[in-house]
Amino acid sequence: MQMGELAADEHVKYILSVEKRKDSLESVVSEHLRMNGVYWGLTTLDILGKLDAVDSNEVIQWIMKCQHESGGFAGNIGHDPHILYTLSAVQTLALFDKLDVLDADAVSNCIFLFVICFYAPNSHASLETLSLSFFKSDIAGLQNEDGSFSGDMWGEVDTRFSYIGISCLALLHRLHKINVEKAVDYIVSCKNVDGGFGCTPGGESHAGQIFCCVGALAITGSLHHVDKDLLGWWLCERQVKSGGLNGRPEKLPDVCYSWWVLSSLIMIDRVHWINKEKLIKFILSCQDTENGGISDRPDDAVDVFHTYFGVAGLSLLEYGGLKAIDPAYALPVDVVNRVFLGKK
Ligand SMILES: COc1ccc(S(=O)(=O)N2Cc3cc(C#N)ccc3N(Cc3cncn3C)C[C@H]2Cc2ccccc2)cc1
Ligand SMILES: [Zn+2]
Repeated sequence: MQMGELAADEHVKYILSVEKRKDSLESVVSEHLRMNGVYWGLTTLDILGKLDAVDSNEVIQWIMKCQHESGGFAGNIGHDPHILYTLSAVQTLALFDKLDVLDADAVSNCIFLFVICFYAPNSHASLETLSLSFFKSDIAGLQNEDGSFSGDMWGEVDTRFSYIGISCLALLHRLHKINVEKAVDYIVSCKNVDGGFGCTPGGESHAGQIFCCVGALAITGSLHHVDKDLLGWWLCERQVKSGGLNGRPEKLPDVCYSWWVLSSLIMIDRVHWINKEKLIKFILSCQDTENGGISDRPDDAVDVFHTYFGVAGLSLLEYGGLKAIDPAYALPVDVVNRVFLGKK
């Protein structure tokens, strides 16, 4: 296998082996993250054209066992539901064209439960209590005053939850349940003078938060709020000598920023401001061409997360033989078309 090409077959074998391995440290580390790991692994397989290598019914049955009575999904069977795992579950079901197994209202209702944590973050109200109070309240009235979303996992408002909530509701055709204008206003309130976005108003610009804010603005048709030249400049400055992208000035490059930075550049039509060939070479240099998998940097340990964001980054860079991926939904374009256009 040449260093200069994608070891696609090895990466497929690696993903399938992680799915099957139960006792390794990695699967223990990712036990509570398993719902995310399933989304990262299966989307990688789909981009490589090998989603049929897994038993879809087995995966779907496992996903539904992770659904909580509140409607949200947990990271694994018996764990607590969180908005992050709910998005991964919805995205994975979309891969298999199985969103119809969901009660979309129950799932989208649960997303608002994380909104009310912001009202009483120290209430220690269990999700069950919140869900009871929720069903007595008007859904639209539950969104935070400032339009923001909050997450039980972090207990505070964060633009990550704006993206997770908006993308999940959009995939469920339930965006009309929230005050989109207020949600957009909150995201715009997190825009910095450097054109970037942070976790909260005044928070430092970071590539991960920029992806979440630009993605949420793209989904809601609100990209006119972005100063594309100013943000494009901050983003293209993330490319370092090696061709890799970092998340903030002076930081080391990392393959997962090939997604956070690149998808943002594509959404604001400034991707031509970076050297695509050098970035492709950087991602390919982070592969384990022997055993499969991609790491954050050359010669580091591979993992499912960086394998996904490396392959997804190559897809955004139009590397040959890969399915196109949607930069805002982080799902293959044919999957997004099927969800929104009903196209088979
Ligand atoms: C190995 O130490 C870790 C550290 C943190 C985490 S985590 O909090 O669950 N998480 C997901 C994640 C999964 C894997 C894998 N397999 C590896 C890393 C990684 N990071 C850490 C990371 C990636 N690039 C640099 N850094 C430091 C991101 C983080 C946050 C995140 C969650 C969901 C979606 C996007 C981002 C997991 C493992
Ligand atoms: Zn990383």
